[in-house]
Amino acid sequence: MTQTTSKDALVTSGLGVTYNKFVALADVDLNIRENSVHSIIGPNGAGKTTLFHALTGRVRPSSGKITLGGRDITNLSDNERVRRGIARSFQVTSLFPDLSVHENLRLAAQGRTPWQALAMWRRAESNRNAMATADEMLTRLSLTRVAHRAAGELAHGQQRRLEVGMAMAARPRVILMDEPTSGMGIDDIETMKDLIQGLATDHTVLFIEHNMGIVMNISDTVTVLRLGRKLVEGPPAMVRDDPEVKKAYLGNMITGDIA
Ligand SMILES: Nc1ncnc2c1ncn2[C@@H]1O[C@H](COP(=O)(O)OP(=O)(O)OP(=O)(O)O)[C@@H](O)[C@H]1O
Repeated sequence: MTQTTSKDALVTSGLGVTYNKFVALADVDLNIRENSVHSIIGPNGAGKTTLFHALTGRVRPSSGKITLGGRDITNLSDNERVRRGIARSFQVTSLFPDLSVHENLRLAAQGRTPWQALAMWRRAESNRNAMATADEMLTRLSLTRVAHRAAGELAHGQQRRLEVGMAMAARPRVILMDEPTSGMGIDDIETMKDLIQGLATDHTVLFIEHNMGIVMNISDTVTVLRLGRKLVEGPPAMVRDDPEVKKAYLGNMITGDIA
């Protein structure tokens, strides 16, 4: 069983998920430390996405417990978990493509989806806090130059940063990111890497990533899943050199530099 400490943001103990009779996740104990960058890696089908679904409330665990800041959230709905401080950075679908970057961030800062917030446009206009948050976000996201461009017109890397910003704007305790650098060119990857590292000042970051260079470079802790179970967990250097991990990846992918 996992022991919760006051420095743990998110804890799972004995977490399991089955799809019909198929065991996609089994007996997973995790301690995600407050203000850490924690990555989840593993070969295809290891259960990474399923773990995220269980943490966000999209799928119901078949066993185990999840706590956020020491409070049991296992049976809470996805909306309630968002309210308690779990944010997931969604793919472009969470953006409102016709609104500007600044407007997207402002609406996210009000804790609403763009569609909901549009109904409250007048109030949104007068919400100084949301404006200030959006301004601050633009700098952190390196999006100041495109603040007034429509979100739908942004380049891929810029849109991915905006998605992260949408998650950050509601000031969540924990941010979950699913392959934040997928499909990016090298310059955008560097910017995203800096952004993720910077997030840990105010948030706890949990991310799934296939790019081992990034995982090894910016993670405080790496958890390796295989066949739905935790295989190894520890600091990047330890995980990279672990013989079980090398075997799981057939020696192919663990090549990233350690920061
Ligand atoms: N809705 C579902 N119904 C049945 N089986 C599922 C379902 N979703 C996922 N699975 C199975 O559960 C296992 C874990 O899948 P999951 O998507 O969590 O893995 P993953 O580590 O995210 O993989 P990848 O890196 O390929 O995205 C896989 O064998 C997958 O086929």
